[in-house]
Amino acid sequence: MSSDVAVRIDRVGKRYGRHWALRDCTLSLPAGRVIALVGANGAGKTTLLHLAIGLVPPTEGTVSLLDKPLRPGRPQTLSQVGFVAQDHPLYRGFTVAEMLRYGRKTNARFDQAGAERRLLDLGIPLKHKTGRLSGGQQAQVALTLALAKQPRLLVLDEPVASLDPLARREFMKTLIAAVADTDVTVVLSSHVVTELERVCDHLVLLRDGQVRLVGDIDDLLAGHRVLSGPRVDDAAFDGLVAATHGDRNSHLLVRQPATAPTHPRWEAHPANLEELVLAYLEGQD
Ligand SMILES: Nc1ncnc2c1ncn2[C@@H]1O[C@H](COP(=O)(O)OP(=O)(O)OP(=O)(O)O)[C@@H](O)[C@H]1O
Repeated sequence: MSSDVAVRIDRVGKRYGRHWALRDCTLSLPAGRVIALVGANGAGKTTLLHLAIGLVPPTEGTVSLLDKPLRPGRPQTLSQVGFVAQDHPLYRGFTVAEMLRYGRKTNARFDQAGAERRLLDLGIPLKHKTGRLSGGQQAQVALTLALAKQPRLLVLDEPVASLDPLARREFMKTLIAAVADTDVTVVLSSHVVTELERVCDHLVLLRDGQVRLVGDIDDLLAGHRVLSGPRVDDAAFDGLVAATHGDRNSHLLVRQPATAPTHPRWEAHPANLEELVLAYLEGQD
């Protein structure tokens, strides 16, 4: 029986030289979900993704992937993982058809027909060299190759960072269509929170190499409020996550139930994902 956890990360730290890229990280990535991994530049997102699929070993702690403790070189587990790296590396001298052939040779369960159909739908010619494709098309080819492996876990490291808004939307549309009604677990790191909101149902937020917020997005949104009212420079109370101030007004993002001082001119409204993420990226706790 497969477990309800795709990746279990237990007290993991990763150090490069004297610098800890990730520290004291304990986290379960639930199976069958679409998980957003967010954090500022250098927060540790790529490091966490690489650790989760065994591309780099942890300095301390343990990782288990699809119910198996991760040790370097476990091909039977990695064959169940699709990975799209940040810069969509493809063999630029290869045609798209040659990339597919290579994928088929190196993966037993490679869905060649499905990959060809997807590329045809996207209008990406198989005979073109990948190095001549637009950035958006290269991202689509990289995603198609990863999906063709029919992975149980699909990991995408900032797949849309270098794409224009239209190409971003197309990429996300392909992704949503491909994973709808499947039980594949998807982990997607991105800076573009608006794109994540449509696709993801679970959130992991990193700040300074540590997990600061994790949970189902609906629960996290229900557990927070934004309070808006006259400017207060010295807001400090239990449950305050972050405060932003205009000339005359302040907006406070608070955890529920908050012990915020009541004020007749304060209004509470539900937080959206962008407000939540920004507050925790800025916050001190
Ligand atoms: N191979 C490496 N050698 C040395 N330091 C590294 C290495 N990889 C990452 N780091 C450092 O670890 C920290 C986390 O890096 P990481 O790439 O995981 O962050 P990130 O959240 O993915 O950043 P970005 O959004 O900019 O891609 C950074 O300070 C980075 O400089």
